[in-house]
Amino acid sequence: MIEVQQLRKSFAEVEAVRDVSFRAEDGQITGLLGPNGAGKTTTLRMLYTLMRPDHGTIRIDGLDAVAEPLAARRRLGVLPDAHGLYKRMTARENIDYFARLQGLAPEPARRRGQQLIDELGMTEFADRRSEGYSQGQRIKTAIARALVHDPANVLLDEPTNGLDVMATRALRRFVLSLREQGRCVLLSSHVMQEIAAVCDRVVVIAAGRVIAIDSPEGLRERTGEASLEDAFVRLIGSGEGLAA
Ligand SMILES: Nc1ncnc2c1ncn2[C@@H]1O[C@H](COP(=O)(O)OP(=O)(O)OP(=O)(O)O)[C@@H](O)[C@H]1O
Repeated sequence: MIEVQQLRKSFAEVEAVRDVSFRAEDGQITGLLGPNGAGKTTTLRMLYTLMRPDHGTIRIDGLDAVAEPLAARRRLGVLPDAHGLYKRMTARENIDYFARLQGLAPEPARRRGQQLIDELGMTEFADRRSEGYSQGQRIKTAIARALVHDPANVLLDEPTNGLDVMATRALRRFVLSLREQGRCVLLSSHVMQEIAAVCDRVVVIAAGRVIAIDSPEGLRERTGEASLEDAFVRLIGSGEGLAA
């Protein structure tokens, strides 16, 4: 479970995150939805301890992520916004390398790598060097790498960015399977369909502030709009920065 209270972060004069509080439960998919520049990536970076908040608290399964970043990180699987792979390694080697970094012994690392390669449908390319991978193949490898230590909490920053329809659908099924396994999944997107397709709860964020937290249906009802897209535009007061 992830609990965030009154997060704030500025870069010089840019107030990227002004006031963000929410809770993401286990066995649920929580969406962080907001237009470009809303502060989603900055929020996630603070959650996975890459950045220190100027103010506020972050608890990962009750652990204070600011005071105990290493312990918090062990409970997190992260697909960051830039998912660099080691180009000279195959997908299997990339996954195995991360497994070893996470402290898995060789045989469990190998088994876990094979399991993720099967679950994510990576067999066809898993033993090719990752240089030249398609966007979909890169994302799958990065997700496998993020999940290698079987984390209870999973953060996905714009996971379907650049994926085609088939790859998007496969990824959605995979994200739903993470929920079935009881994990806490937090995913960010500026694409409403993405959020509507998988999320149980939506945290709407604009200009660094949370402006609504509800289920997709709740947001539609609350704004009296038929589609989540219209509800979103009504909530943030503009359609700027959104993608359909
Ligand atoms: N390292 C940084 N230095 C300076 N400004 C930054 C930095 N990181 C983010 N910002 C600024 O903070 C604001 C929020 O950015 P952030 O990347 O968190 O938004 P986002 O919601 O993830 O947007 P997008 O959907 O475009 O990825 C933007 O104005 C951005 O330019």
